Amino acid sequence: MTAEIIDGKAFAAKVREKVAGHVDRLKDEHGITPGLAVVLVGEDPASQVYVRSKGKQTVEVGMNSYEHKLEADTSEEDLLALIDQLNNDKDVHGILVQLPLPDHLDSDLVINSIDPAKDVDGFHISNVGLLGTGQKSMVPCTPLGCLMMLREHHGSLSGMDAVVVGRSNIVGKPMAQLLLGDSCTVTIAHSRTKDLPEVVRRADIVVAAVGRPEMVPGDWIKEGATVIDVGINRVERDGKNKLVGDADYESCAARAGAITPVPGGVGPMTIACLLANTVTACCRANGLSEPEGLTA
Ligand SMILES: NC(=O)C1=CN([C@@H]2O[C@H](COP(=O)(O)OP(=O)(O)OC[C@H]3O[C@@H](n4cnc5c(N)ncnc54)[C@H](OP(=O)(O)O)[C@@H]3O)[C@@H](O)[C@H]2O)C=CC1
Ligand SMILES: Nc1nc(=O)c2c([nH]1)NC[C@@H]1CN(c3ccc(C(=O)N[C@@H](CCC(=O)O)C(=O)O)cc3)C=[N+]21
Repeated sequence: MTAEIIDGKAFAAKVREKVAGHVDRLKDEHGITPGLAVVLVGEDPASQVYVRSKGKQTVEVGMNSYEHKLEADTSEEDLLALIDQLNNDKDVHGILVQLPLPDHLDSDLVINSIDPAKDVDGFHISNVGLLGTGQKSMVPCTPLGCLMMLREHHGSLSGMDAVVVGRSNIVGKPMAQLLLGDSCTVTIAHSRTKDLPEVVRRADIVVAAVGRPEMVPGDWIKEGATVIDVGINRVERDGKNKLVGDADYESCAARAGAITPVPGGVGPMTIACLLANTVTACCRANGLSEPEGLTA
C-alpha cells in the first residue's frame, strides 16, 4: 500500500481562511479585533522562528499580535507581572508563553498564572481538567490539529484502536484525551513500554510524539493504518540541515493508508489551531456564539 499524504499545510490554510472569516465578522458586526499575546523568554533560535511565524500568521488573519520578548535572565516575578498585565488587558484574548522556559523559571507556576479563558495553549490545570472530564475548555493546539486531520480523513473515529507514543503534557496526554473523546480505544506508550513494536502494530491510528528522529519504522505499522507524525527534529544529512519527524517517512508511507509529512503536516496545523483558539476565546469573552468546527 502507498499511503495517501495528509496535507497539513493545505488543511491549515483552510482553517486560517475560516478564522479570517470569523475575524472579519467580529470586526464588522461587533467592533472587536481578536488579539494574541506571545511571550518569549530568552533567545532559543527555534523558538524565535516559531514566535515570528505565529506573529506573522496572526496579522495575516486580521488579528492583533502582541509580542513580548524578555531577556533570558528575566525573574519569575517580572514574568508573572507581565502575565498579570495581559490577563487584565481587554484587547488580549489569547496568551501563549513559549516553551521551554529557561531553567530558573517554574513552567507550571507560570502557565497556571495565565487566565484559563485566555490560555490558548490549553496547558492551564483548569483546561486540562475540563478536557479530561469532557467539558468545554481550551484544547491544546497540536493535538487539536491532529484530531482535525484525523476526523477529516476518517469521518468517525469511533471504535478505532489508537496508539499515542509519548506521554508529555503538551502532546501525548491531551492527544489521548481527544481520541478517547472521539471513542477510540486508546493506548499511551512511552519509554518504559514493553514491546513497543507489538503495541504499535495493533493500531489503526498511530500518533508519534517522541522527539526522536525517525524512531518509528514502517515494519511497526499495521497495513493501512493512519500515521500522524508530530515530531520536529532537525538533523544533519549529507552536510545539510533537514527537518524529520518521529516516524521513518519512507518505510511508514509504504505500509500506512495515510500519513502526515514533516514538514507540512502537524506543524502548520498547530499554528492554525492557535489562531482558531484565539478566535474562540475572543467569542467566549464577549458572550458571542463561537465558531463551529474550530474546536474539539
Ligand atoms: N508539530 C508541532 O506542532 C509540535 C511538535 N512537537 C514535537 O513532538 C515531539 C514530542 O514533543 P514532546 O511531547 O514535547 O516531547 P517530550 O520530550 O516532552 O516527550 C517525549 C515522550 O516520548 C517518550 N519517549 C522518549 N523516548 C522513547 C522511546 N525510545 N520509546 C518510547 N517512548 C519514548 C517519552 O517517554 P517518558 O515519558 O517515559 O520519558 C515522553 O513521554 C518532539 O519531536 C517535538 O519537537 C512538539 C510540540 C508541537
Ligand atoms: N507554549 C507553546 N506552545 C506551542 O504550541 C509550542 C511551544 N510552546 N514550544 C514549541 C512547540 C513546537 N511548536 C511548533 C509549531 C509549529 C511548527 C511548524 O510550523 N513547523 C513547520 C516547519 C517549520 C520549520 O521549518 O522549522 C512544519 O512542520 O511544516 C512546529 C512546531 C509549537 N510549540
